[in-house]
Amino acid sequence: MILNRIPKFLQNSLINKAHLPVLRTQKHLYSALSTGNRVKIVEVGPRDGLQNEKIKVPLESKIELINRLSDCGLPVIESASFVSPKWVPQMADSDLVMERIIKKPSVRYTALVPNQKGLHAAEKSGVREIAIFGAASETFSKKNINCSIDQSIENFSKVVERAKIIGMDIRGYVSCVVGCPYEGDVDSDIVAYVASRMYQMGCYEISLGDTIGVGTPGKTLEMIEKVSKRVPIEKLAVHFHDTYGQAIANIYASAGIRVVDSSIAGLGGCPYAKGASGNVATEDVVYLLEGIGCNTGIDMEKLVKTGEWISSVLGKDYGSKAGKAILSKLNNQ
Ligand SMILES: CC(C)(COP(=O)([O-])OP(=O)([O-])OC[C@H]1O[C@@H](n2cnc3c(N)ncnc32)[C@H](O)[C@@H]1OP(=O)([O-])[O-])[C@@H](O)C(=O)NCCC(=O)NCCSC(=O)C[C@@](C)(O)CC(=O)[O-]
Repeated sequence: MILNRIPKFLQNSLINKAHLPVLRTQKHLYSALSTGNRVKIVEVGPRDGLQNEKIKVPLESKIELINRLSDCGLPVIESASFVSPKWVPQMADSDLVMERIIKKPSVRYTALVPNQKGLHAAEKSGVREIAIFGAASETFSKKNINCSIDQSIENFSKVVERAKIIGMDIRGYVSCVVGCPYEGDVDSDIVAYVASRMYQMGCYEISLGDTIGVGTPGKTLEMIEKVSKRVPIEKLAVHFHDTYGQAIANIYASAGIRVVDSSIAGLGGCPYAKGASGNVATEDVVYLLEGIGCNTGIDMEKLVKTGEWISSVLGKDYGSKAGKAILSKLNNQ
């Protein structure tokens, strides 16, 4: 009988059978990625995708990438990062990127901000929405932003306080939500704690990052279940790296979530998470979502052409499976 109340796509999935006990207690989780829902994609390619590139990406290419992504119909594009250029040199021209991109009124152009200095620089460059970024692992927090989890929360609350005064919207990231490159498995209670602190301080959305891509559908679902007890599920987003090829499965398993982060052509990686591969490719996510009847509002043809183009700029193979397949069809028409 319980099965009848679960959407069809979950009824037939392994996730559903393996996790019925979880799903039974979390009715709101099943509404997930079900037919007819609109799912928002947050494109993180220009920031998460490029930040780890060893060779300096030309400013003009960064700008062209963001402008092309805007034309694809993506509603949110994380475009820049106002972090220390000593820590992440690739993002050092973020002010110029933000100043020179063509801003469409329908698109939100966001930027990472770690501290007051970054907030000030973002404000000067006309940024209207920022993202703070913490972690559920002490060691990762120290390696990535040079402070403990509690210190980071204290620092972020000052950034958020000031950002609210100047009318900015604020998103929060929690990294290492299932695993840490230094500490191994991560306790979901800590993820829930960091996420809830960010939500309480005024972040309108919390993105849960599987920074090193070690999550599997079962672990992901259990983590979301824990976090959603402290932060409303409609305020959560998922952010998967695809190191173990599980990202699409994890998104499919992220029952109840309506916001998915992804990166064009699967670019990406965190400089402080060695061995982590790129983010899940936006093209693959759009293919999944549209395939199960979710509306993304994204122009797939423009998207795959953008994915192929940026891959060639970076001298890489095109990293989206769906993108490659669609492109080869287009080329054979
Ligand atoms: C947080 C800090 C700044 C602390 O770094 P620190 O060294 O502790 O800071 P500090 O205050 O001692 O400053 C050191 C120097 O940096 C400068 N500085 C300080 N702040 C800024 C700033 N905002 N903009 C420009 N410059 C800055 C500051 O002025 C000083 O310069 P100096 O006096 O030596 O010439 C540093 O650790 C940092 O920048 N970390 C960022 C690391 C990063 O960007 N990681 C990747 C993003 S997170 C990620 O990818 C994960 C995510 C979000 O995608 C989700 C997921 O996948 O899990």
